[in-house]
Amino acid sequence: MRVSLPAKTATKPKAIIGVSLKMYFGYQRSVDYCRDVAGIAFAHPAIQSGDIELFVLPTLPVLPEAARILGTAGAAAGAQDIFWEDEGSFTGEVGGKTVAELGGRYAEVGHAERRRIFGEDDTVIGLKTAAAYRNGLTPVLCVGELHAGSPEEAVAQCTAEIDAALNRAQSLGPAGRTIVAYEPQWAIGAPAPATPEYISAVITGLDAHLRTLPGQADSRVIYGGSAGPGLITRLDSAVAGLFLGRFAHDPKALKTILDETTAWLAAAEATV
Ligand SMILES: O=C[C@H](O)COP(=O)(O)O
Repeated sequence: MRVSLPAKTATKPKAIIGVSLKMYFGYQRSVDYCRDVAGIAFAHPAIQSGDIELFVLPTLPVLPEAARILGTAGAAAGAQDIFWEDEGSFTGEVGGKTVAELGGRYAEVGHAERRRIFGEDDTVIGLKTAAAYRNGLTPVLCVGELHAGSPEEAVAQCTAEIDAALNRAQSLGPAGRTIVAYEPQWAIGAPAPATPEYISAVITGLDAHLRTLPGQADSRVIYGGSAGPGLITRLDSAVAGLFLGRFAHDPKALKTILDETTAWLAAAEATV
């Protein structure tokens, strides 16, 4: 049966919901997950209107299939990491050029696990951010403090990480839209996220900083770190959305989050 997608508007998304599957699922389970998510996205008015931008970052071998499945439903896929060069003598690495060829639209860079386990520093993350821009991929630039402290301390740490990545990237070529994923490292893999007050305070600071940077007018900040159903409706409108991990492994939970995001957007519009 041939189906027609509802026409998408050209408006900017009002919220962003991303999911990283990390290395939790194998090939078939990842494909099945993307099929379930595509079914939800296809039927979801806020995805079809373009109000919510939805992407999934599966384990890399799944990317071409994920891009195809999600792309037919108004969502998209991307990579959890890219190398900083596009091609050459770099055994085992995958460049942004290949990710784009495979249908990827996003490249996550600088996740806390890449920083901690693989020793990636601000220089590497800046180079990878540049590689994302160069290949037409939207970088999902992860930043976040190691230990819980005050929101002011978190803002200082994260703005330094944002500046280091973007300054390095912009020294190498034109920048583009960036999705900053604010993920306090202490809240990743935890039983619960940071408090809504803490998240809202830090992201308000990061968003204000992003507004001062050249070429970042369309860039937004989303929250990750044990995020799941019940969180977004408690966040300030400076937060642009969520970067989900374990608590979106059940597609039904993701649908709940999309419904909550729709209600959250409507409530924000009603107060304007
Ligand atoms: O990439 C996603 C984040 O690291 C969050 O993961 P988590 O929600 O499982 O803590």
